[in-house]
Amino acid sequence: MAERSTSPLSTGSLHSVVNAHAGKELGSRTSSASPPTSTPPTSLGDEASILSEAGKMEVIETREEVSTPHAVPTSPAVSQSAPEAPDSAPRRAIRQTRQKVVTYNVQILAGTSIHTPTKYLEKHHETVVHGDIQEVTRKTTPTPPNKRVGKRRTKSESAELADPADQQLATEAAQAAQRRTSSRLNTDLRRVALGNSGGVANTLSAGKNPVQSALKRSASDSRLRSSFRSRPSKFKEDTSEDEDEEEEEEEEEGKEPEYFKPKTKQWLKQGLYVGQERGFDARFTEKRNRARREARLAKENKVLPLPLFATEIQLESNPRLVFKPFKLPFDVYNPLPKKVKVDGWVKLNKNRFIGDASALWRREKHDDTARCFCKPEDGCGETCHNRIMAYECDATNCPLTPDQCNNRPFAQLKKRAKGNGYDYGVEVMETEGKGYGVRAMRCFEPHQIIVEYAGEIITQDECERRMKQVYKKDKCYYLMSFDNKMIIDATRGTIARFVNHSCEPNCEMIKWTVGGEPRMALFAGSRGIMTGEELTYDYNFDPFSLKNIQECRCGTKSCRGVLGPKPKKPANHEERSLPSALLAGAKRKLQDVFGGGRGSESAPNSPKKRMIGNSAMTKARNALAMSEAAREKAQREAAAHAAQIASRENRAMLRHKALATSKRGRLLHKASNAARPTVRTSKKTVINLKRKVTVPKAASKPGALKPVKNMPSKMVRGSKLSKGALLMARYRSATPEESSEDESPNITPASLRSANKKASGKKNSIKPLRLSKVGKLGQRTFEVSDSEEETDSDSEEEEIPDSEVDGEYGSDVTSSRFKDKKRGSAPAPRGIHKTGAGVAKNPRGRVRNAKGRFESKAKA
Ligand SMILES: C[S@@+](CC[C@H](N)C(=O)[O-])C[C@H]1O[C@@H](n2cnc3c(N)ncnc32)[C@H](O)[C@@H]1O
Repeated sequence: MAERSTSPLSTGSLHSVVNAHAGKELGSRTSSASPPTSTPPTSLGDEASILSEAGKMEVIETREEVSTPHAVPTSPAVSQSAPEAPDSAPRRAIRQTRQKVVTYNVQILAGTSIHTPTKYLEKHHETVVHGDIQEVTRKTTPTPPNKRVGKRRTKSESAELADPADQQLATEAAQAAQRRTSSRLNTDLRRVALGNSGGVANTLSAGKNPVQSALKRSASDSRLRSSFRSRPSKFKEDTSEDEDEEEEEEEEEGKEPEYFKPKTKQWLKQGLYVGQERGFDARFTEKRNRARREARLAKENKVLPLPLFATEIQLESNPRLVFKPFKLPFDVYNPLPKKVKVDGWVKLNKNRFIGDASALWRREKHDDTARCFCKPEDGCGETCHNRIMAYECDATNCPLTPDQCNNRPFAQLKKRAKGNGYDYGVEVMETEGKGYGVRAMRCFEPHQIIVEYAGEIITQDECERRMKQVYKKDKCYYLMSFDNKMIIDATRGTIARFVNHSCEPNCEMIKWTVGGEPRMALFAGSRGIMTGEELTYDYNFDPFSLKNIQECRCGTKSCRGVLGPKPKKPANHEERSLPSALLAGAKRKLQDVFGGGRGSESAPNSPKKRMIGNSAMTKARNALAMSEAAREKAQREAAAHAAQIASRENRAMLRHKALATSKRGRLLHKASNAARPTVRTSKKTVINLKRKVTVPKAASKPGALKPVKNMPSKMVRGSKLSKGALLMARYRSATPEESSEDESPNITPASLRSANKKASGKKNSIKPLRLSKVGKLGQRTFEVSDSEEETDSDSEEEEIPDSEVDGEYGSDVTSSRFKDKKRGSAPAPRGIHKTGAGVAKNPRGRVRNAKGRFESKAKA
């Protein structure tokens, strides 16, 4: 029977001394495979070494007691079983050497010895020490000079060799060791080994994986360690962490630490919505959102929470669950496709001034320091002077504390970069046709900082040199003009260099001044960003030369086709629509008022200027001013237009009114039952022409107009009515002939005029179009009124002689006038009358009779 002495912490089985014990219990033990309580060899190396040692072993010490996980192998039985070494020094020496051995067969521990690919085992074999146990012991562990194990062994050997029973035992032990090859045995070994390796019960209760713990402790070999590191790419966090770890690794190389430290587990708290704040609502201003956020705790509507927060509320409502927030591990729940690794990308986390750039910056730096005077309740919101000027607040230029101030985006970014991958929030992806791109791994609020565009800051000369010499064969450029005379070359730079162009971008690249230094960063656009979205901004690309022009593959509706500069607004003012010119003017004025406009020192297209133009406050003011100006203008335009139309229509109406007294007119009017005409003058301006006709019921006067009710539609449809005619078709004469006579003398405007002159001195007038408000903005109703009470309200209206518009004249006068009147001057619609005495249709060979009617010459 062979047993190995064990220690709960011992992983150094290589140094296990296998002793034969000739105790009285020996007889009761079988020589078969080791009992379940025995401590097995815990590595292939152990087995191998046992086997290799088996034939040579002369002294075998057998312990009576088998150690338990918590037992320290200092049982009295052991000391009893070694009478040859009464002093405890040799035993202590053995324990110490055991503890120093760290190589372990992790595959067996992990229960994968059977299924482990041979390749791995072979690889692992290289890390396991083989051969003579003593040799190995000597090689791997420096034996303390005062602990002379070899000597002691020799001593015991000489003692044991003399005993044939011991020899027999040794032989049996060797045989037993040879038989230990079954998988069952391995399982047992594993269990015991795990039990020994640090208290399984404790580990489990702490929520740790025992196998992992065992692996951690045993994986001291550098090769094994490196395999661990390279394996789980999901463990990788953000860049800063990676770098820290690299540094740690370097340190480790030097001092060879005992255990491998795995990376910290990352947790995803909110799934796809990570980064969204509960109190945030994109429709509101930042200030209002902040206020809502603060008020949220005090007063919250829990009846219908967003699905996203329903769980949170449930958890909160159950006091037992309050301290158990809902979490998912990052590497279990990663909603995005695999992130890619970019070869040859030299990362820089900060800007680095190259060559003369630094001096140039200092020289060029004007006295452009900004300062804000915000109060805590403002929180450096949209009205903060620093913010408007794209300066980051800090202790030197802002009276608020960091907690109170909301204008420290770069500080916020720095803080976020220390968190896990989701906090950092961006990663490289592969795109279709555009090479690499960057996508969001979390949500970003509108105008929230996303990532800094950092790299090497170079002068223009240096840029030209690099373009000609270094990047002449490149297809991708990472150069960004960011100050008058400086360029950021992010060929070595942050992840922002991979952000692609889009003609309808969701982000903006904006230059800020932070601590007196210029810095560029990508900010979310006004829509905000959702998890998984590709980040883009408008490059406003300057291709330098024609051969550098590239096709744009952004795939948006408004794609410009090439990576080129933004199209300029039409220079010719005449080409621009009036409202757009007006808006541009208003914008310019506001920019002048708030600075950064035409008179500002910054370059015309500098991001700073763009930022000012885009700042929320400016936007709001611009929008307000623009909308007001546009509204006023639209109103003026509409009024003018309407007046014009009304004037035209009024005149036409008056002309036709006269005609309407004719027979044809009456016929036409009978056929007219059309709806009230509506003239659209502009998108938002509707002019309703309405004729108010006052017709005395008792005695309708000749020439007075009244709406026609039963005009057959086919007459209108089938005939070629002019617009004016169509309008006029609604009116018919209210002459007495209407009922009694079918035919009436032709009345022309001229005849009306002259008739009117002779009429009584009564001054009648058909009022021209009257402007009246209808209520809706931009919509006016224009009424044509005949009533005397109504006054002429449109001064622009062309003055119409009273005589023309008089609708109340006597039929006798009219008829008499017509008799004298020259025919053929009425602008009546032609070709619409089948019968009657139309001027144009005056049939040849017909003459008027005394009543003014046509009849054949013969008849006359
Ligand atoms: C700053 S890099 C962006 C990262 C780049 N896609 C990469 O793989 O490294 C700019 C280059 O990306 C490519 N690119 C960016 N946006 C593009 C787009 N909308 N269409 C086509 N190519 C684009 C162009 O080749 C451009 O020169």
